[in-house]
Amino acid sequence: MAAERDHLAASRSALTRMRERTAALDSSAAGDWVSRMYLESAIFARMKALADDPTVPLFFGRLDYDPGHADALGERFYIGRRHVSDEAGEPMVVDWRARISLAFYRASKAEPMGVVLRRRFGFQHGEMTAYEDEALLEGVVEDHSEILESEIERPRVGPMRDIVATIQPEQDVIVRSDLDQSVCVQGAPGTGKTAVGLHRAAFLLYSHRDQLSRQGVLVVGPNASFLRYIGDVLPALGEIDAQQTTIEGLVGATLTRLNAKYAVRGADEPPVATLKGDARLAEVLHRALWSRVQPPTEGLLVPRGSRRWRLAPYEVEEVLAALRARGVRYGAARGMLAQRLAHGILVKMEDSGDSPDDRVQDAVARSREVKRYVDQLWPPVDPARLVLRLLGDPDALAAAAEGVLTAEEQALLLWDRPFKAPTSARWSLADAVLIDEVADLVERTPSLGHVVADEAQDLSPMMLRAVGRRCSTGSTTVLGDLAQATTPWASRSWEDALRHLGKPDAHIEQLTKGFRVPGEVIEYAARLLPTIAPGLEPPTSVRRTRGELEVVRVEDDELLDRLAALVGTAVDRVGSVGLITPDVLLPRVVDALTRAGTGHAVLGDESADAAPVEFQVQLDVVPASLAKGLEFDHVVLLEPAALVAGEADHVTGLRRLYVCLTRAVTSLAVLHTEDLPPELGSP
Ligand SMILES: Nc1ncnc2c1ncn2[C@@H]1O[C@H](COP(=O)(O)OP(=O)(O)OP(=O)(O)O)[C@@H](O)[C@H]1O
Repeated sequence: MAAERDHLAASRSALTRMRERTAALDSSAAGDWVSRMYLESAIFARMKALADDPTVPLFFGRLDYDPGHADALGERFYIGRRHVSDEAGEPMVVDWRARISLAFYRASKAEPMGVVLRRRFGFQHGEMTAYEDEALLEGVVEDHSEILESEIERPRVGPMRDIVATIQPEQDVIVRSDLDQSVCVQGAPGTGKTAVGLHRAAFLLYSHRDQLSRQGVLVVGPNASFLRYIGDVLPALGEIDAQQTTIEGLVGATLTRLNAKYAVRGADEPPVATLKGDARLAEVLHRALWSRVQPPTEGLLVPRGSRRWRLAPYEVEEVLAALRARGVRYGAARGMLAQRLAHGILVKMEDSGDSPDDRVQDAVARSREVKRYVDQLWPPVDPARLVLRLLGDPDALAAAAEGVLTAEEQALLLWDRPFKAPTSARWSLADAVLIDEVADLVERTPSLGHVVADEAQDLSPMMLRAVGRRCSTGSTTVLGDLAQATTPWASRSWEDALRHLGKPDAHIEQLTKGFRVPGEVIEYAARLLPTIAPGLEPPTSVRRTRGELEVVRVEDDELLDRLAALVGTAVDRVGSVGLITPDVLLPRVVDALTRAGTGHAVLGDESADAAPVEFQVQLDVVPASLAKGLEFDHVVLLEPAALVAGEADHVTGLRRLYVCLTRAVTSLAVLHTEDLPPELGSP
């Protein structure tokens, strides 16, 4: 232990020296201003990457390789969150993502991967307190690791943490799958899907640093509170370049790019939103856009000097057909049309004995006549205006939707009162997704290198297409649980979802070991599975504790007092507390807590969400609609019946209930006055 502590201290000093060396770099050595700025920002980024957080141990594992091992002859490696080398450049700690670290996660009795010894270190408050050894070549592999167990059992406080020290083999396979592979992970609550997705992003950023820092990596999550909850994981792993956003953020940015005044301000009724999310809308939009290209009614006439040159309608028709056949975007083809027409005129000139050069073609292409003609035949399109017209004009919609949508469906899509301009329209999220689709038909959406889509079961086919566009030439990690689908437009199968994403060949992996929810609680929640997701396997728990489950029925007039009492007991314990309430009851709950003087933050309330960690209170009041993806040591869940009734239909209500029942790490108390949904059975 003393030797290992020494190595830890020496690694820490080595890291300090690495930082000092970086700080001493002199940017004035750069030849010009641009190089100096570039160098300064590189030094700044490197300093940030070398920052040392004394509460986070520099390494958590050690591998001793067999003297006969080809890659690492008898070498010893310490595995940590980042690479540290001594002054001679010898590694003191290797990054967990390096190839040589693979065996730490994967080596087994059956396949020791040349590892003689695997050692795991235990830490408390940054101090090394324990280690565990496995002698793999001798076939000594521990079934049970105290260090892993204490990591899994630790109380959850504050935002989500990384799991680099304890990534499990089946998770590691997903984390380290190659950049060109798209992967879809189906897993029950708490099986580590989010953790795995974030670690995969970190792994890819490490192994394809150049490519991905150019192309970008994006994480799409369900809402802003969730993004704040997971927001520290990648930076803690040294990755600050990945963007994190929601689907609203993604398509909202498209709206703003088109016009700063376009914004999502409205909402649709569920049946309307569901229809707007249907993949058939893609066909309707495609038709609506391309119907804007008009066949010429008259030819093109271009005066030049004393002569006038003419392209006949049939000749223009040929140019249009050739452009359509090229399969390029609407906007790109429009850009080419002027040149093609000018070329046609040029050929005419040549035929009549002239010898015009390229400059003449350019001049013709830029002439007023050609511009006006192009605008008529192939008009510029504002994607928002096009959608405005479809949703406001029955004839326009009928023309584009004929044979694709029924008359009833078309009627459902139309606004009751059409908006006059896209700036004043009350666009809904689903509308913004449609506009995003058209924007891509007009001009290709740039693809990022990799996109992680979390809680992807909740995305509509059109939303999946929007995400898919962002990784059309890259790859994706799709994470979700069909049993936790709570939107009316949610996916029913991963095959369908992947098709809409444009990644039909993605691997579908399943995670089944639950790291969050203890046995007693997960079994209670799993009673809902036969109704909400009949095909899915029931989740299991690897937690040592069975957990605590309490279901309490009270009279109406006692509800708030009992609630205050339950919450009071929970906040006296170690760990975070989440009070999950049906959205409709939120004001009453907040009021009761305020009157009782119980400190709390309300999730979804911007100011509370934004509070720095040290000011965050232990108790979060969570509207059921925002509970997805979060976890708390102690959960108090209020009035399941109202929670179920708050959703569009009973099954969706039960799925929401399933989400809320599976947030607890230690204890779950269910408090109700109304009958529980019969699917839960008796306590
Ligand atoms: N290998 C692991 N070692 C330690 N903790 C883990 C491991 N895998 C997951 N966890 C922990 O389990 C908890 C649940 O993980 P996560 O939130 O990623 O699950 P999820 O599958 O996304 O859940 P949900 O479906 O409810 O969103 C987290 O606290 C996470 O840190």
